[in-house]
Amino acid sequence: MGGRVNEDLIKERRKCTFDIKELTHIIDCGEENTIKRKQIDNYILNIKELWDDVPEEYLSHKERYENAIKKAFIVLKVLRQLHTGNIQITDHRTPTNVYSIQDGIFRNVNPLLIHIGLFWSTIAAQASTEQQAEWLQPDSSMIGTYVQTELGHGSFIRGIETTATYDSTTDEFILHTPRLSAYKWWPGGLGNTANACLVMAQLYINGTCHGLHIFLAQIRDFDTHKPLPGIKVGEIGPKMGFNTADNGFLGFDNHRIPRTNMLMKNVQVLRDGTYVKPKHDKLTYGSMLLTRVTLISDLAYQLSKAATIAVRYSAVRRQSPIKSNEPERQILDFVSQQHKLFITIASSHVYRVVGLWMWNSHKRVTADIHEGNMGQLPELHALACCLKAISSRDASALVEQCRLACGGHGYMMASNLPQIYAYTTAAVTYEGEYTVLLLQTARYLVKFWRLAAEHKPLPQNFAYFEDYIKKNFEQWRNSPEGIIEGFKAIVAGKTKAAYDTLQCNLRNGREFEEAWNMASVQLTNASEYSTISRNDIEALQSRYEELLALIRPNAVGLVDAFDIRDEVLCSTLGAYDGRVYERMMEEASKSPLNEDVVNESFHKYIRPVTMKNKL
Ligand SMILES: CCC/C=C/C(=O)SCCNC(=O)CCNC(=O)[C@H](O)C(C)(C)COP(=O)([O-])OP(=O)([O-])OC[C@H]1O[C@@H](n2cnc3c(N)ncnc32)[C@H](O)[C@@H]1OP(=O)([O-])[O-]
Ligand SMILES: Cc1cc2nc3c(=O)[nH]c(=O)nc-3n(C[C@H](O)[C@H](O)[C@H](O)COP(=O)(O)OP(=O)(O)OC[C@H]3O[C@@H](n4cnc5c(N)ncnc54)[C@H](O)[C@@H]3O)c2cc1C
Repeated sequence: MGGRVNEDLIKERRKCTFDIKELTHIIDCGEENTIKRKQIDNYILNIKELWDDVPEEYLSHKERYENAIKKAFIVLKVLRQLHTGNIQITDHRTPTNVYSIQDGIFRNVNPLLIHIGLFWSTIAAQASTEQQAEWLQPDSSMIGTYVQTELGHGSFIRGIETTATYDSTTDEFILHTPRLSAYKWWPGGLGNTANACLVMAQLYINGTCHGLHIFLAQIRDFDTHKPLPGIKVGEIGPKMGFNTADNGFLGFDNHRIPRTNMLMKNVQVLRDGTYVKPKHDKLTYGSMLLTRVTLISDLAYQLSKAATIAVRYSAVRRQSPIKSNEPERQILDFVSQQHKLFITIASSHVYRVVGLWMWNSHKRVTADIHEGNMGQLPELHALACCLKAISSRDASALVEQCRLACGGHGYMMASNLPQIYAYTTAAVTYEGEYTVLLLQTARYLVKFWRLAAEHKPLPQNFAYFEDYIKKNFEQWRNSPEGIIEGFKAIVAGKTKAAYDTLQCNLRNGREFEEAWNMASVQLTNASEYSTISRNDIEALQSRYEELLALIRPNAVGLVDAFDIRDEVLCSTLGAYDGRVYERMMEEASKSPLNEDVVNESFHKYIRPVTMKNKL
């Protein structure tokens, strides 16, 4: 859509006091990455078949999937070309963000998300060198997914019921779904798209269960795409979001696969049925760990999209004067509005930085594991659980806050805020549910608190537990360092309270697991344990309000620096030119209900009632 940029946005951009491009380069981890990202965006924007004329909300469930799958395979081809052609891609951020243009192509999700993101990465991380040589072929016919969750079990994966029983007479595993609750349920791309999958199943050899292992299983014929004998597969139906992802169900009826289809980098089953244990029994959970790490950056990106839409809209939208004799003000001038939006900008930066840090930590720890050193894995797991849980919860709450900050217009699908919310809130549940992951981190903290309580040596990162016990915490200071000290005190105090409750429950004769469950609210809830006083809180509050005023002139510049193209934002409210009302009217004109001046339902249903006595 052509036309002039909104006057208010022009003024906002003039007010900006910093170099927007410089911040964009910082966000991209260097100017060369910004250039590369734009090259990829431009290349993909020129592929006409990837861009819809009709908003996908007007398509049926089936049409939406078919449209998405058409685009997914064009994208897959492009990604392959980009990897082998002139435009080289590096992992300077996380892989999800390098391809952020995909958010514009799909608006919903790429049905090959799990194929690209989880299927290949799990094979790369958990298959032996020989298996990788066989399976990781660029021209592979496999379209895969990651099949773990069952109808009956998602969080408690040790409860998974699908079995893989070794048959040494034929050198095969027999995959079986013993009952309805054991049906696989949820995996993305499983419903219609995938012809192969990585299945998490309980391994049985000679009647002994060795726990969860991952197996590669073909489920559809590569040529006809029909389900193989012994496979019952389908799609699970509409959801709050993710409706282009054809999440599916899957049951096995004694389906046989070769022994060599178990992922055997860390663990092996030999021809005679000998089981060779892994160096750490949670290495099988590695894909979940990696995805939790990458999600943090992805959620930061979703936050930057929501903030861009809501801030630009708030600069354009005028509603109510502040003083009665003045003209109506930009809603961005209301301090309460600034409070809603600036925290979203800040959170996006926080999770971007933390996500990058976690990505690098993951690389380092994985390299150590490769060398046989598992020492850093528990800490990485505890951090990934906590950060995945809070980043997803914060992101979905803040995206919703941005949507509400756009008033009624934020409720329109054309604002794209409902879709961003549906996408982010799913992340609170998938890849480890919020509470369940926080309890994993709590388990780690309580372990170190026990050492502190028993006056045993602690690693340096937990020295603050000892400080708390010895009441060594400094007086509160209203500075970043002071705030960090305050958080340490809160973690220590909270862990102590949970630990004390746990001990009390144990003294009262409870089993450990029962005592843990009874303490679980304390284990996940925060309290104030620091030395902060009422005066400190007042000082922090006024500093916060000063900062809102300082940020106000730079608000539009800050979101412009995220450098998210209109084609990715897909929002009538958030486009760069701020022509909100024109775009809203144009989108409304696409509604099929505007095709006829008089809809045929009038003649069929309305007129016979309203004109009954007059006919
Ligand atoms: C786009 C959408 C894509 C979505 C895809 C999906 O959703 S896919 C589906 C995603 N599904 C999910 O995400 C399901 C979520 N559920 C789970 O991940 C697991 O059931 C669990 C981790 C909650 C518990 O597992 P459990 O009952 O087997 O274990 P436990 O609690 O008895 O603890 C025993 C010990 O193991 C340790 N340890 C645990 N994990 C790891 C790890 N990764 N690494 C290292 N260590 C780990 C733990 O710290 C503890 O250590 P300690 O204290 O003894 O030294
Ligand atoms: C959009 C989407 C995509 C998905 N994609 C995939 C995929 O590709 N592959 C795949 O295998 N799976 C996938 N999943 C499944 C997902 O991983 C699970 O839904 C998730 O792990 C949560 O498990 P659950 O549904 O069994 O929830 P439940 O565990 O049943 O949780 C229900 C409630 O019980 C509570 N609860 C459970 N256990 C405990 C506990 N020990 N202590 C305290 N509270 C507890 C939870 O906090 C929650 O409040 C997807 C899910 C969604 C929504």
